[in-house]
Amino acid sequence: MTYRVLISDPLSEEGIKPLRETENIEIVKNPGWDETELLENIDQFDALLVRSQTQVTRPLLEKAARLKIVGRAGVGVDNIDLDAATENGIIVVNAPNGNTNSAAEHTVAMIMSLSRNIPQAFHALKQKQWDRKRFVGVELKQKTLGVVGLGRIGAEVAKRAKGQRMNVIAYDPFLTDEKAEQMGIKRGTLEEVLQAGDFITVHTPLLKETRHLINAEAFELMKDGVQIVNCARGGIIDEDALYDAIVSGKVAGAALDVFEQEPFTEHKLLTLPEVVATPHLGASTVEAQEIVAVDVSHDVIRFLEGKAVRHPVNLPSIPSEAMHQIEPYFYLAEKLGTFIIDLANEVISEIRISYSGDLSEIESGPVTRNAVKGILKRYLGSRVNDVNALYLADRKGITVSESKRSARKGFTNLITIEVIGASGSRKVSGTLLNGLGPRLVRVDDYQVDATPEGHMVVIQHIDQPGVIGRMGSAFAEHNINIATMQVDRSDVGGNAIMLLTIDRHLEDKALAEIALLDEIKSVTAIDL
Ligand SMILES: NC(=O)c1ccc[n+]([C@@H]2O[C@H](COP(=O)([O-])OP(=O)(O)OC[C@H]3O[C@@H](n4cnc5c(N)ncnc54)[C@H](O)[C@@H]3O)[C@@H](O)[C@H]2O)c1
Ligand SMILES: O=C(O)CC[C@@H](O)C(=O)O
Repeated sequence: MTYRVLISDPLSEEGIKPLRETENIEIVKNPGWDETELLENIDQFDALLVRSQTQVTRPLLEKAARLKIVGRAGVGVDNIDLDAATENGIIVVNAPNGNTNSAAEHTVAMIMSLSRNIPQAFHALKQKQWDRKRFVGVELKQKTLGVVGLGRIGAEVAKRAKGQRMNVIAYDPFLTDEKAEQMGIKRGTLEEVLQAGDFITVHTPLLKETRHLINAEAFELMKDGVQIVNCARGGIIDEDALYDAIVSGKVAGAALDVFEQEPFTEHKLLTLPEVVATPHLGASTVEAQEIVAVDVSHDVIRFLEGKAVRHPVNLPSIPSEAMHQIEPYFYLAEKLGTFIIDLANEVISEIRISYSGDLSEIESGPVTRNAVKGILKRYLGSRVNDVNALYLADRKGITVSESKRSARKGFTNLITIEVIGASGSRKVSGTLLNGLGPRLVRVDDYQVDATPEGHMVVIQHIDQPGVIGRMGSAFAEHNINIATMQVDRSDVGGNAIMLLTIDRHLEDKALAEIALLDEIKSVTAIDL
């Protein structure tokens, strides 16, 4: 199969080489489509690669019937509707590390532009004004840098500020005293950082909680003459409040690389001489663009090859070692899910998944998602995958729970899926046997041993002489070959089960005739 990949923002050509060198991938790069054309064409693509310009909206994602993955060549994903991606079973990956250094260096450049009035002085010189008094600056040494958000970039900026012999105080909900001490910086509350900073730089994501984090009240807390830098996301700083703070003299200078609305060319902030601005250049270096493009290209390739991705955004990120441990269970879990929903053959309200043995000690989330995918695809078809399985179950009012217990005896690893419907509970268990692969080992309370694949038939019957013989003859009359048969009973003469694998699908007519045989209680055909 050829996968079609749309690249709708400028990505490094060197960086997308892994895609170019992958045989079954066809690339459409920067076709220059506007929003309408993108909407018209998106359903032709399996993968979409963007930076920060393309808005990956809900309407676009809902139109993208073929899209499986969105790759963000960078950190911020605020231009992607993550909920819509998840609901439509589209995984989003990003490249969180590739442009950290570039963004940190750009931030430092912006701090120094402010401290020495470099852009303004250059602009004046270009106007043939040799003016050395107007552009007297300040040293960074011994000044305090307030950092709001000490993640990858914030930490790199803090390190560089220390190199300039600045004092650094940072606020980050996840910053510990130990980490602050280790970095030689001070940990403070947001208020303390805003009060202490001679320069304040923000490095948080743009979230509901961080939108307008730096607002008029925040400016009130700051020192007179403070200088502000935003190389993170427009919107973290309230631009109108910043304008007022500069005009009032509270803020002596502001250096902005990102803006609430981009492109940003008309805002009144640009009319102020105290403002330095760049058009979202923090990641715009040859090196950063190559790294992020390579990283996101590799993740797209991994995903299209059915492998785990390294940087999922709308799925929990699992370390590759742990993923290596659990991937072999995905197939088993999905097959058990499909088996049990066909066996139950009714609307269900609850899915209970239990893990025992080795499985009780590993990250089971992705396995659960594959089991739920196996169940739901009977209702919803191929639009269900492990990205949207839990969302779709929730939307159908089906609760999903997990339990774990170490197994002192029996199977070294066992997955049991129980579904609850109006007529009660049905359950199935499976395991992975070394060298033998997935095995179905329990149906309800009966012990069996079969490979969960192909055309299977579950027959509930009364444990009586002749039932099995009649069953065999009935299948023979319909020219259906029985490949494997497992039998178990609750007790002598009591309830019993046959689990068959047959060579072709059991048509309804044959099923109905077999179900009428003496001692037969139910016949269920399950095609895996
Ligand atoms: N200008 C650019 O071109 C450019 C380039 C790269 C990244 N960015 C942006 O920079 C920002 C930071 O990127 P990063 O890679 O460092 O991300 P990161 O996830 O490594 O760090 C973000 C930090 O913000 C912290 N945080 C979250 N909410 C907070 C709050 N209310 N107050 C204080 N801290 C809070 C988090 O705990 C985390 O440590 C992102 O918005 C990213 O999109 C911009
Ligand atoms: O792609 C870019 O140029 C910007 C990326 C940057 O804002 C990010 O969040 O990684």
